[in-house]
Amino acid sequence: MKKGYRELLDEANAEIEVVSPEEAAGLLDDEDTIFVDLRDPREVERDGRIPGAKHVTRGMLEFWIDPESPYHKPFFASGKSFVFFCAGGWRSALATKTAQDMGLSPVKHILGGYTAWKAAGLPVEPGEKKK
Ligand SMILES: O=S(=O)([O-])[S-]
Repeated sequence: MKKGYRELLDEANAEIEVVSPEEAAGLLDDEDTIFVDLRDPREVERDGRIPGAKHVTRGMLEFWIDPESPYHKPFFASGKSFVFFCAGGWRSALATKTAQDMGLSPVKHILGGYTAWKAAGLPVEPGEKKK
């Protein structure tokens, strides 16, 4: 392996901002902060979600961020702050690094992800079943 996941994570974590679940929770009601959930739809359905978080599959992330892309989502051009999370903090570390490299700012991610958020007793709601 030329570069393994550990190295990718170390490189990302050296360059991105990380917040604890508790710190992130303090931003939940902030109108200028958008929470971005990078988990797969089935994880959201099964495990629930952080209220108000936008769900963005990691596979579409770059295409939703870039205004030049046909898949661009305007909330990524809102000028707001972003808090990324996944289940455990790995996917969100890589995604935060990518988003930051693309110029999305400010963006940070939650240490330990949704698992740590839930374990800390922070607000969750049931995941919606896709119709
Ligand atoms: O990417 S992960 O930390 O949710 S396994």
